[in-house]
Amino acid sequence: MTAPGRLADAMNGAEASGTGTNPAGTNTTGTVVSDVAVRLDDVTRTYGSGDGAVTALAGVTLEFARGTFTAVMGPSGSGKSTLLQCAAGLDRPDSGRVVMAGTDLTGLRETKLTLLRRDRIGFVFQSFNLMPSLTAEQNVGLPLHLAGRRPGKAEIAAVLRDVGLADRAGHRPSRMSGGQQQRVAMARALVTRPDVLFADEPTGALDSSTSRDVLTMMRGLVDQRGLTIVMVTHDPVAASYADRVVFLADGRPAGRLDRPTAEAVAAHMARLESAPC
Ligand SMILES: Nc1ncnc2c1ncn2[C@@H]1O[C@H](COP(=O)(O)OP(=O)(O)OP(=O)(O)O)[C@@H](O)[C@H]1O
Repeated sequence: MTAPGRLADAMNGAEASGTGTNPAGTNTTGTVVSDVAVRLDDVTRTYGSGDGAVTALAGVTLEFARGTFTAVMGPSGSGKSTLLQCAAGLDRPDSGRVVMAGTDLTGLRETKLTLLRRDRIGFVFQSFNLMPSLTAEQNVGLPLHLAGRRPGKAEIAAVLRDVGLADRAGHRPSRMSGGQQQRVAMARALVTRPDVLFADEPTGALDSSTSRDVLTMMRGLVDQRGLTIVMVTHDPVAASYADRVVFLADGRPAGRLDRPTAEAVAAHMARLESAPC
């Protein structure tokens, strides 16, 4: 494979070597020493067993730096959603480790993992999954209610302001556009002030102009608020809003682009999609 201009093959080097004996983000005593928000260390995940087994992740080592925006791309079935779910503690790898801010998620019992997901991880999907009978403000307050807290008006107003919806607090989803509903979903994911926002195809259901607005907002959350975002997308234009793109093919790292342009992302994707299996 010929590397395009800024394709960094670091993923085939140290960063994706799979050695993982002293992962970045921890020292030998396990203390956090770097700015790594999430690290995957030789992660494997297989669905099913026997002849029907599908290896979705086949030994992925990757790290996501704090305060950065990463897009994850790859052909259909390459393992992107599985990667996101394992990184967010929604799914457990069969082997390898997922370390978030010094905490090894793979070693956590279910109760602790649930608390960590609730307090430190935000997740948004292509479908907005809002409660139709609740206003924007009430939808955003839900995670705080679930955590046994009474949401403060100012707290909710601040996060709605962060996503550009200060004037829609009292609106129900049916009175909002798709882009506005996705912003509410993001505000709901951000209200607990998570370390990382994981987004699986967040603009997949939006038209291109609305997508651009949402992506610009996400970019602003990284640049102005220091949020860490990891986003799966099929769209090279969406990926170009990220600081870097990591590519997967057949459950393995398949290259990386820093400061991506939509054209370079599309060209790399075309190479992956035409590569023999
Ligand atoms: N729950 C499951 N049971 C069985 N196989 C699964 C399951 N989830 C995913 N897979 C398989 O694992 C592989 C990776 O799936 P995954 O959804 O992570 O890929 P993806 O890159 O996100 O795909 P797409 O771009 O089509 O959404 C695929 O072959 C898929 O069919």
